[in-house]
Amino acid sequence: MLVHQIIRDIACEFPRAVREERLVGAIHTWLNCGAVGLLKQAGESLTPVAVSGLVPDTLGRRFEIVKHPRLAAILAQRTPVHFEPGNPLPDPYDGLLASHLGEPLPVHDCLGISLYLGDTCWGVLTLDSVDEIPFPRSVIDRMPEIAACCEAVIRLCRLEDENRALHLASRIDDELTGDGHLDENREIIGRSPVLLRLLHELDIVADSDLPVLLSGETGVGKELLARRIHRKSSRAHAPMIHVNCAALPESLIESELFGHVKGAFSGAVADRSGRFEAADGGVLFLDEVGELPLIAQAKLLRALQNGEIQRLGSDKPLKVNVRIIAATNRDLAEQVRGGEFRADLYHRLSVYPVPVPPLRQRGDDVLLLAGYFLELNRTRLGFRSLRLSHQAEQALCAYSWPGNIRELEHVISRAALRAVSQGAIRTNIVTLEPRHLDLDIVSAQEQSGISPDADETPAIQENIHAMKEAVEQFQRQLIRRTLANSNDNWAEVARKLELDASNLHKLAKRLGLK
Ligand SMILES: Nc1ncnc2c1ncn2[C@@H]1O[C@H](COP(=O)(O)OP(=O)(O)OP(=O)(O)O)[C@@H](O)[C@H]1O
Repeated sequence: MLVHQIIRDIACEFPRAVREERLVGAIHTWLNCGAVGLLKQAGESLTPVAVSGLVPDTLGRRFEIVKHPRLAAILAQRTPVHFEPGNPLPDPYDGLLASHLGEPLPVHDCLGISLYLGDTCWGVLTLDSVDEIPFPRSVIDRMPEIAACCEAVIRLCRLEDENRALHLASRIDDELTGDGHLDENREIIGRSPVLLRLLHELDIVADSDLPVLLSGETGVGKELLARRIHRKSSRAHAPMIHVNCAALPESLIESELFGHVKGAFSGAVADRSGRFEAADGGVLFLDEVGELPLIAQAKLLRALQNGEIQRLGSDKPLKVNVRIIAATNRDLAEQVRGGEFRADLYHRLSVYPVPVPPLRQRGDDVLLLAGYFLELNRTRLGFRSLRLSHQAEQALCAYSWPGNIRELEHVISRAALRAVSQGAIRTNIVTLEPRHLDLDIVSAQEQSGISPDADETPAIQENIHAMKEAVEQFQRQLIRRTLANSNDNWAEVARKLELDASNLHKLAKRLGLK
C-alpha cells in the first residue's frame, strides 16, 4: 500500500535526495503508470527534484512555467488537473519517457496537482501515462491524498534541512547527506558525489574569511563556484569584483587594480578608483591568476600583505578590506618551481586550495547538465521537445570533455542548430543523434597525448596520464553499462565483474559514479 510505504520511509533516516526518490518511486510502482515527477518551484521555473520513468537528463532541465502551459495550469489551482488523451497542450515530458527511448512517443494522459506547505506553493506532482487509456476516476479521486503524502515528506525534508543548517552554523560538522543540489540559489547543476562533496566543503569555507584558490581545467565552473562562495559568505551584501588577469594589458594592470590619480600618466584625466577599492568589504575574484606578470604579482603581494593600496601617482595609502578568491587552470605550484609565479604570493592565495574536478569525473552529471542545456535550447529555439537518443546519451557519457561544461553547453547548442538545419521540424519531438553532437572522440584522444611512438621523457609522463585517464574512462563505461543491465544492483555488478564488493565501491567512488 502506498501510504504505508511512505509512512515507513518517514520513520527512517534518509538523506533528502533519497527520500524524494523513494517517494516518487513508490508512487510510480503503485500506479504502474508511465512516469512520475516531483517538481519544485524556483522563481519562474519548475525544477525536477525526483523523477521516475523519465530519461536521466530530465533532472537537469528547468521548466519555465510560462513556456509550459500544462505546468502553469497545474500551478494555477489546488485541485487535481487532468489532461486527457488528445489534449492539444504540449506536455513537458514529450519525448522524455524512459520506456520509449527508441521512439519519441508523446505523453498521452497526464495528471497533476500543486503541492503546498501551509499557504505557500512548493511545486507540483505530475503523473503521466503513455497508454491511450485515461487514468481511472479512482486515481483522480485519490490525488489529494497522494498530494498530502508528498507534502508531509517535503515538510520533513525541510525540517531536516533546517536542523542540519543549525548544526552547521554552530560548527558541528555534519556529515554530507547529498542535498547540496537543492540550494535555493542554485545555479550549479549536478548530483555526483564528487560535486556534492565539493559544494559541502565550499559552504564551510565560504563562512570563513580565508583566501580560496580554485584550480581546475578550463570550463569546470570555477567562476560559478567563486560566485557561490561569495553568495554564501558574510560578504554577500557587498560586491564581488571580477578581474580577468589574462585580459589585462601589462601596462594597465596597476591602474586597474589600484586606481590612479589625475595626471598619473598621459590619459589619466581624472581620479579613478581601482578594482580593490570597488571590492572593499566584499570579494575580489582574481580569475586566471596564473597569467599575472611577475611585476604585477609583486604589487598584488604588497597590497595583500599590508591590507592597503596606493592609487597610481598618489602617495596616500588607502585601507581596503577584501577577501581574495583566485582561480587558475594552470598548475601554480609547477609555475612556482619554474620561477613564473612568486612562491610568497602563491602561499598567500592558496590558504584554502580547492581543486575542481573535471566533467569526466562527475559520472552522470554530464546527462543532467545536457538536460539543463537541452531545455534552455528548446525554449530558445521554440522546439516542442528536444531530447537525446540513447546513442547520443552514450556518446556524451563516453566523451572525455577537455573543455568541460562550457564545451558541453556549446555542443548541445550546436547540435540543436544542426538538427534544424538538417530539416528537424520544431513542432515535432526532435531527437538529437550522435551525428548532431559531432563529438571529436578521436582528436580528443590525440589531444590527451596517446601516441604509441612517443619516447621523450615529458611525452612519457603525459602518456602515463593519458593512459590512466583512458583506463578510467573504460572502467566508468563498463560499470555504468553493467549497472544498467543489473537493475542498478551493485552487488550484482560486483559479481558480474568478478570484483570484491568493497573494492567496487571504492573504485566507483574514485570514478565519480557513487
Ligand atoms: N555545474 C554547473 N551547472 C551549470 N552550469 C555550469 C556548471 N559549471 C559550469 N557551468 C557553466 O559552464 C560555463 C563555464 O563555467 P566557468 O566560466 O565558471 O568555468 P571556469 O572554470 O571559470 O572556466 P575558465 O577556466 O575557462 O575561465 C559557464 O557558462 C557556466 O555557467
